[in-house]
Amino acid sequence: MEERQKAISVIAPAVKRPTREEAEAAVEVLIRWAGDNPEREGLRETPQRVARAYLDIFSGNFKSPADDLDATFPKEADYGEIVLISDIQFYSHCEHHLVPFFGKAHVGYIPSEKILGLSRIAKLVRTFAHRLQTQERLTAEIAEELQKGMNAKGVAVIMEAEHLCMSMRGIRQPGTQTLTAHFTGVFKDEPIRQSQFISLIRQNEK
Ligand SMILES: Nc1nc2c(ncn2[C@@H]2O[C@H](COP(=O)(O)OP(=O)(O)OP(=O)(O)O)[C@@H](O)[C@H]2O)c(=O)[nH]1
Ligand SMILES: [Zn+2]
Repeated sequence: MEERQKAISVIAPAVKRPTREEAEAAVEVLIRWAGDNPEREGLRETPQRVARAYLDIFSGNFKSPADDLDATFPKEADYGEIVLISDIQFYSHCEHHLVPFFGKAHVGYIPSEKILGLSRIAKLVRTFAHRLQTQERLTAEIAEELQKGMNAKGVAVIMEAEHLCMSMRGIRQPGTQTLTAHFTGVFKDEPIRQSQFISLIRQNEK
């Protein structure tokens, strides 16, 4: 099922969207560029499929990340420590080659006046991941949005991913992991907080 979405891109509202037919024609050109025949049986419906798949893969372009933070609750009594969601699987696409990079996100925050529905953190990761990205920007955007939306005391995000543009082409170095981190608030100001975050992730890995 095709995901319902707004017609206007959140990140590029001024850019005219092509029609679906134009998008399908572009896929057909790429098939020919790859040296194959778009008329052959197996490829005949591929342009339509790819145009449809793009609506899902890049659905984050049509979503406001702030909307993902819509389930909040008053903070429980004295809870003042970190809330960590580790091992959030994500799939994104590198903006240089339009091929996937994928891996795990570890997201922690220290609440101030309210706490966030846990699923909403994974939702936020998905919204930003389902855009053309660099891993660095993806990491920073998740952290900054969570910081802003929750007015958190601090946010810590670490992402580890394999980039297929490095594995299957170019340098052809499969299995490398790229690690990125972004810290705000107390995680930025107090190195001890960063260490706590990292040791909690390690503990979870055991
Ligand atoms: N910093 C950063 N670089 C990335 C990311 N994804 C891919 N790249 C790199 O972007 C660079 C693009 O380099 P270019 O020389 O413009 O393109 P290219 O000739 O295809 O380079 P190669 O990938 O090395 O074959 C490469 O070094 C990629 O590894 C990312 O998320 N962050
Ligand atoms: Zn790439």
